[in-house]
Amino acid sequence: MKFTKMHGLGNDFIIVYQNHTPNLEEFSRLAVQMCHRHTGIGADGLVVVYPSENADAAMRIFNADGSLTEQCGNAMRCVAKYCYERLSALKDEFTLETKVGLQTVWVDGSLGKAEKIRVDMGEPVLEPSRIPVVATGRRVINQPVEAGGAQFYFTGVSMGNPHAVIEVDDASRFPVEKWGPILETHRLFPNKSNVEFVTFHSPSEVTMRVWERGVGQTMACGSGACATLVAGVLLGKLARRAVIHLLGGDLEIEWSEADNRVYMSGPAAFVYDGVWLPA
Ligand SMILES: N[C@@H](CCC[C@H](N)C(=O)O)C(=O)O
Repeated sequence: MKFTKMHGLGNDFIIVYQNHTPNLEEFSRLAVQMCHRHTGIGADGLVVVYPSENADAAMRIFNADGSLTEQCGNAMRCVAKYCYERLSALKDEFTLETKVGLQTVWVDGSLGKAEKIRVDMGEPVLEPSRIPVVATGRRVINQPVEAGGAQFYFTGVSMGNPHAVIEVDDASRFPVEKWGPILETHRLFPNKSNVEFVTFHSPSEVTMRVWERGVGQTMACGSGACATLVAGVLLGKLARRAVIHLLGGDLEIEWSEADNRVYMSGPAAFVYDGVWLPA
């Protein structure tokens, strides 16, 4: 099986192209094997790209633990670059069919290379039952959560996938590996949660580290950056457009007042092509 290794700000993926609809159970098993950092290729996720009847291409994303996720911003940018440069799409605007519906991407390219990719990440979902978060009320803003003998305050946002955004004193030094797994699987999050630890610097700048559901700590999370911007606006700490500093680099995120949709802009990169030999 041919594959391509790509990354979006260090959030790395194995991309496989199939000319037919994939068997999701088979890809879930493959994700565990291929993403393993010691006995496989090593990646945060496996992405299968295939033809779509309603869009320029379809894609499904599996976390390294084999779970199928609804949304992945960094994988969207990688697939956009892959389609633009490898599937001869070479259009500067096209649509991708994902688990959460059709998403539009715009490619800023030169000499046939996609340099910057903007993705319509959709409207944020804030109702607790739709994130999902166990909570009463219309929204979950700065709600307490007790975990491992400590108390945190989180804002719940779904970007298609669930996020809990927690403000901390210094995200760059925060022990993500300690608290991430405890919060990911907390009983308040029935589908588990991605957890973002953030420090706001100004209305247009924030540092974010992330513990991803089904993966662990990663160098970047596109949907997490979108959730952080939305949480920052709801908390009165961010303007509707900000730069999110991640371990792997920066993303520009905008929550449009005009259409309530969140737009993410950033890079994607090829690493290498290979062939997977099944055991
Ligand atoms: N890295 C991603 C999100 C991947 C999915 C996530 N782990 C989940 O299970 O929801 C991104 O860039 O958005």
